[in-house]
Amino acid sequence: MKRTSFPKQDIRVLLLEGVSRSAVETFQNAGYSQIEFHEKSLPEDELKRRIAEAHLIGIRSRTQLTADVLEQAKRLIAIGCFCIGTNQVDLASAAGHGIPVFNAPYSNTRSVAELVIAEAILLMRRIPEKNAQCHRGGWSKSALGSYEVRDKVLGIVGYGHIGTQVGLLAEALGMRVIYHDVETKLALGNARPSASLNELLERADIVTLHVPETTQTKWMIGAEQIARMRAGSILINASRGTVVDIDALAAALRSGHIAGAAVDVFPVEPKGNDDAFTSPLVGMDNVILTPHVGGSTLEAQDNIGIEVASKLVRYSDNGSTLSAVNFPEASLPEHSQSRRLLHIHRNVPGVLSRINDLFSRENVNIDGQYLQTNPTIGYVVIDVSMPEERAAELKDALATIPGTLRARVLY
Ligand SMILES: NC(=O)c1ccc[n+]([C@@H]2O[C@H](COP(=O)([O-])OP(=O)(O)OC[C@H]3O[C@@H](n4cnc5c(N)ncnc54)[C@H](O)[C@@H]3O)[C@@H](O)[C@H]2O)c1
Ligand SMILES: O=C(O)[C@H](O)COP(=O)(O)O
Repeated sequence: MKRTSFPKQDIRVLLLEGVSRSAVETFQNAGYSQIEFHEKSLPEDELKRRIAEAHLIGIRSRTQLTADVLEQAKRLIAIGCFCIGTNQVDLASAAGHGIPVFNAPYSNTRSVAELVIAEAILLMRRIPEKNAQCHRGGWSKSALGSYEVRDKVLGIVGYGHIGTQVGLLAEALGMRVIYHDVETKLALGNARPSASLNELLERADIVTLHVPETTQTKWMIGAEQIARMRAGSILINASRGTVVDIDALAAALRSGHIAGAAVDVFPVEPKGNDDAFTSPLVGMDNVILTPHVGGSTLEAQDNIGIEVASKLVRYSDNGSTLSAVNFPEASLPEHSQSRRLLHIHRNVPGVLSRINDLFSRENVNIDGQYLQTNPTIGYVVIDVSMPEERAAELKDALATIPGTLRARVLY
């Protein structure tokens, strides 16, 4: 096995929020042995203490890696979000510390889509209310308010990976699909784009939300948007809790304007399974409440564990940043004969020429050099043939170049 400048047995991996055991196995199979595993997220004070010691961290949607927390992460080389969303990480701050962030952009897509379709059918049949009545000893055998989903209009807000999967499954059930997205998207099947969000809200029998959490999507569905929805329509939110004004939704459910809802994500969620859940929607029979489990199937979690852990291992072993969400993406070859130096810098003029000047002054031949940039970060990987001590000297010299965020000898 290739030697790393920092022995693998010293690399500390901190895994939070009960990420799949497949992640642990992936690290172990790659030769990593210092793996600390926690079932829950950590309180901020403890998170700061633990992250200060960690080289790699794995989280899900609950752990907030703010600029303040990242300030403590002096040894951290990469972050893995074992989920799709990365809004819980201050991506700019991570990049500013030279830390790439990886996620699993598709591994739980299908799980969310299946849940949404199931909820659409159950809500159109008023099953949540009937289920609750039966549990209380009631019996209300009636077709009133119950409909097939066939031929109904499904409005998808955010026609990305999940939105398109939901659309395809819905069409297989005979639904008519319309969507709204800020980007121009290829319409799959017979789906049709809506002229605007308002038009979608006014036409759809069921509205389902699949946007990321951004400043534009925060509270995008409030009282005004809900009022535009058809009387007796249904709202499903399995995106992020901040997308919907939950008090406005509760009021519309109470008034009967919205006939039913399914909500998987909340503006404030419990830290772990032992903490209490509260919401204005609690106690409403026409609402399906789920504890942020849209992506929580064993298949999805298993795949996510392997996918994200593999990305962290690849970066740690080889320097590859392919599919990083906040970093220039470099897919790097193996170089068995060379040493590999990494230089992460602010993308300002003159850094690459200073790096090359340094190698030229030191009379060092470069076996391979890879440069990738994004608007803020430059990432240079340099393969050279030389003894370990010499590589360490060059790394120290690289670190003095103005604009440097981080310089490392990878192996
Ligand atoms: N409930 C869960 O367990 C669960 C699981 C997975 C993902 N999610 C959430 O679902 C979100 C969507 O996932 P995805 O994989 O489909 O993401 P994606 O990036 O593939 O798709 C998001 C789509 O939303 C669009 N969009 C962005 N801003 C918009 C706006 N203001 N108005 C309309 N459209 C907008 C984008 O252009 C994109 O097409 C994730 O960001 C995550 O927050 C939740
Ligand atoms: O972003 C995601 O993939 C979902 O919100 C799931 O997050 P989780 O891993 O915390 O369940």
